[in-house]
Amino acid sequence: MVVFAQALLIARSAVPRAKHTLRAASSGRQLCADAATAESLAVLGVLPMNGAAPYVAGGRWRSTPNTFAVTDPATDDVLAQVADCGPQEAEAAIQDAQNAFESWARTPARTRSDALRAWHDAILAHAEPLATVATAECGKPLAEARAEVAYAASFVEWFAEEAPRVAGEVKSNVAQDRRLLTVRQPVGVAAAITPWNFPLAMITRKVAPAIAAGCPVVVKPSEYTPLTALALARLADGLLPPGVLNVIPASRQNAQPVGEVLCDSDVVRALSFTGSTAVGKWLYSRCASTVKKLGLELGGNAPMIVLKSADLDTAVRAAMASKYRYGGQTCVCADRFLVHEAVVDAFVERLAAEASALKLGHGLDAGTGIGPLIDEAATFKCQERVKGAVRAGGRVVCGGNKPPGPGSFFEPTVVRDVAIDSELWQLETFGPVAGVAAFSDDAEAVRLANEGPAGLAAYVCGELGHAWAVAERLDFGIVGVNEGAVSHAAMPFGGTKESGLGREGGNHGIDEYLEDKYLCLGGLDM
Ligand SMILES: NC(=O)c1ccc[n+]([C@@H]2O[C@H](COP(=O)([O-])OP(=O)(O)OC[C@H]3O[C@@H](n4cnc5c(N)ncnc54)[C@H](O)[C@@H]3O)[C@@H](O)[C@H]2O)c1
Ligand SMILES: O=CCCC(=O)O
Repeated sequence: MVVFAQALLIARSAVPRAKHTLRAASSGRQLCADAATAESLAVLGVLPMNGAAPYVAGGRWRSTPNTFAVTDPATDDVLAQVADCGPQEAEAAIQDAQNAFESWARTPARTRSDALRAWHDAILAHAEPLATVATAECGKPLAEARAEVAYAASFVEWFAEEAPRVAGEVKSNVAQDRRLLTVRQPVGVAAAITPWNFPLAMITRKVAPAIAAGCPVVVKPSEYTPLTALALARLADGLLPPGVLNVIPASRQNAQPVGEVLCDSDVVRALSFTGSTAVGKWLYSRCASTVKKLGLELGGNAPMIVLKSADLDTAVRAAMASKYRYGGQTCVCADRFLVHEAVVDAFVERLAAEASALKLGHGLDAGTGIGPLIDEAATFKCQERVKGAVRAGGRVVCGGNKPPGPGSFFEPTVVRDVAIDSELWQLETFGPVAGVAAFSDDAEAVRLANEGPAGLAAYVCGELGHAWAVAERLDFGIVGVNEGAVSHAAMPFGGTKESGLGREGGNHGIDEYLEDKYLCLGGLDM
């Protein structure tokens, strides 16, 4: 640990942030993190083992012969080399989790709750380094990363509180000579496959309810954000028994082989996935052979309807909060803006003014409103979607381009008069591009909003009674009414149609990790 921290301090360059470099012993590649990131990695104990960050299984931190690189999407610098877990490590981690299962399942709920509460406190006590590492890996502005730490911790707190409240039911008088009741028991080992866009919260939203329910977990984090995942696990060191939380980072090449092991294992009884719809569908079919419980949180393509009765200050605030959070790289971000023809000009003008005022930059730089997208492919996708929309008659009101220089940046963009059959309208863009189309009556807006396979989030802005009536007709799992920031640990998160299966958070988030066992007590002499 100390060696790495010292090595990071050897070389510095003044611009743009002080860079600390070292050569990874495992690969010989030069690693380069800015000072704040290097210090945060050191504070969090996510330090190289033989020059690469380790993985954790069975309570032991281990290295692998193979490693993969994690880059800063704003600078393209390699931040670290990380253990690249394959099928063998996945099998072993499942076994470690299984070894922990019996004891953790029998541990009193209050003890599980206390352990989660201690983890929650440790996360908050390390909020700043966690936020810094998350920003370095995924590029979101530091203020958003700080908010994500609080959001991630809120799931741990919520499920610490839920653990002792798990209760079965008793039917006391439905049969003469019998009593009927249920107990709720942990399903067994759980697996979680998580994305890069919320590298903390997408892990805690799965892991906290699993651990609360009594299920040890194997987490396969995104290849873009393994350091944040490992930091979370480090903070749980000593708080959870060995094998209860296992984190196996893997490169993109190993994602599918590891996924196959997790799906095919009959020890893994629940699999929870957040990510793209394409991968979700593949996991759904792959899990058929073991008929395990499956939670899928998949892609969105959220509509925002701005009614004629909308207050435009409220609507623009909601649009900014939803569309441009993390540069549009959230599954619930508004993509398709349906705006009443009477207010569309004013709405577009104000939205474009606010969007173009957002400063592009490194997430760790003060004043940054939008960081980089996750990679070059993401910027290319945005560029192609904008070009396609323009070919079909759309007009770019602001942005529309990748700025010159390093990093996968894309300008905050508003395109109006977007054709309904364009890709910008039909497909989730996952970038800072707002597509706007006008409508003339509410029924048409509802029909267009409900079209297509996505059913995660939708938004409606308007006078409350008016907006409510529209909200009830929207076929989505989550609807924001005059509000663009909808996520909360206390409420169920999930989608209809191809946006997924099941709900995370809220009163039912723990259900994914529990089985209801019916016990029939016979032979009563009543
Ligand atoms: N509904 C939600 O709650 C939610 C939240 C965040 C992101 N998302 C969606 O996720 C997508 C973006 O995230 P992403 O690019 O990380 O998605 P992705 O599907 O490419 O990757 C998600 C995770 O799956 C892993 N993976 C990829 N291929 C796999 C395979 N064949 N087998 C097993 N694992 C595999 C990746 O390594 C990563 O850990 C968007 O579509 C977004 O809407 C949804
Ligand atoms: O990107 C998806 C998750 C977003 C959220 O939980 O607010």
